[in-house]
Amino acid sequence: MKIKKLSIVGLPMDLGQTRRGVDMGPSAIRYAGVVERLENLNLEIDDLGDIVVGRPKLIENPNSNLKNLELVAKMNTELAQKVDEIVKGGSFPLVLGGDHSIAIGTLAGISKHYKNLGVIWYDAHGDLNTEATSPSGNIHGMPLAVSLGLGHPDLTDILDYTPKVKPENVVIIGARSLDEGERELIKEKGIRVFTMHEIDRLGMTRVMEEAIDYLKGRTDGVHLSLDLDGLDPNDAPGVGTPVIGGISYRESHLAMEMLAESNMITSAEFVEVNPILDERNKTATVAVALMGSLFGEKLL
Ligand SMILES: NC(=[NH2+])NCCC[C@H](N)C(=O)O
Ligand SMILES: [Mn+2]
Ligand SMILES: [Mn+2]
Repeated sequence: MKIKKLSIVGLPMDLGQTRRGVDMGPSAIRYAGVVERLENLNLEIDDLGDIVVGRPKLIENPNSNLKNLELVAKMNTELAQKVDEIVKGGSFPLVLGGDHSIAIGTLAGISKHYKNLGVIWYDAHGDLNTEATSPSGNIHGMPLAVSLGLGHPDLTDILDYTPKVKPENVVIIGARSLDEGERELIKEKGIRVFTMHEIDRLGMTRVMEEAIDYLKGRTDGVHLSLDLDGLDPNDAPGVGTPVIGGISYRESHLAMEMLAESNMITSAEFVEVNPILDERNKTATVAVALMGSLFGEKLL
């Protein structure tokens, strides 16, 4: 798809995990100049601003291992409706997080417009936990499982359909921290994963060629869900769950450039930017630079 019009929406929500601050991600990304950067690429940019997030209940449901379930489900429903409208209006949705639990809403809003939506999950983690396997109860560790139809119905059934994504249409890139239940799920469902091992061994060029090739034949649209913790914490320190040994800034640019050349990306989100944990807005600046490459920026 040749992208002409792009609509930006932020979901400033930090309730899918326990480190405060990632709710300021959309502001930090705007401050790092996202609109100006993308306008320079001759794209028509419509910044719709942020969805307003309510206050969580002070007392949690003691019978549930899901933190802030009610409000996370509500906010994701609002995001899904917004993203659905954007797609209906013929615009490319670019969603700014917020912690990664917001992918639940993004995918709910997008996937109903496709028969076989592909997903590239660029992340140190699999985010494939359910309440049964989660070591933390943090919903940001669950959005990919939820989108596959696994998890609490308040999350899986947003916009009244499930699953949003088929396991064979998912590619995970950059994984280096997986919980036991996630490993089992990956094997059981045959999810395509390029761990750091494959990136080191084959190089990012080959990994992206294979990922693009794999999705090209089987999907009619591809969503990029980019968790900044997929990058190495040296390059992206402002994230709540950093894992050393990650994808470099340069490899990430290459990956974005190859996705731009493929013309296959139909929606995107950038999540987990936490300005409180960041160094002089470095991580938001990296996110904006990667968006530049994803949307076709070239040096010459
Ligand atoms: N989107 C993220 N950063 N996810 C981190 C998840 C960490 C861990 N696997 C958990 O489920 O709690
Ligand atoms: Mn992650
Ligand atoms: Mn994630």
